[in-house]
Amino acid sequence: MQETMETLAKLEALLAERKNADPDTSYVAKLYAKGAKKIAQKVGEEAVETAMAVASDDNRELVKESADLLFHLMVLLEARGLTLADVVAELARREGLSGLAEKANRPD
Ligand SMILES: N=c1c2ncn([C@@H]3O[C@H](COP(=O)(O)OP(=O)(O)OP(=O)(O)O)[C@@H](O)[C@H]3O)c2ncn1[C@@H]1O[C@H](COP(=O)(O)O)[C@@H](O)[C@H]1O
Repeated sequence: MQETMETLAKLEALLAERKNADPDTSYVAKLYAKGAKKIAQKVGEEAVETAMAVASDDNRELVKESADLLFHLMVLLEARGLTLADVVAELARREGLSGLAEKANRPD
């Protein structure tokens, strides 16, 4: 788990650095130069490829396509000045909400 978080943090730092890179030498800088709407389109394509990988019944392919999807989603978030921490904070908020909902459904 810690290794997962470290890898994501390193990638996020690299994506932030690439905001100042030359689009001719960096794929990520090229994506930033195209703008958030184009990056979002790429996220959509990768999401479709991820879904299609399920049909192939090949988990290795599913992992590869999921990596492409997560990577492009992180680039999109960075392009909009957001981070994975913002997304995780939303998930944590929902967990809090479901905790409240469970309490509300519990008879006293
Ligand atoms: N994790 C990735 C990563 N995953 C996927 N990709 C690229 O995402 C693209 C995947 O899109 P496709 O499969 O559709 O391939 P494509 O047809 O070439 O893409 P398009 O021309 O359609 O955009 C490929 O070009 C991959 O090389 C990535 N490119 C970069 N990274 C990371 O980002 C870092 C910075 O990259 P640069 O900005 O290139 O230095 C790298 O060190 C890596 O850690």
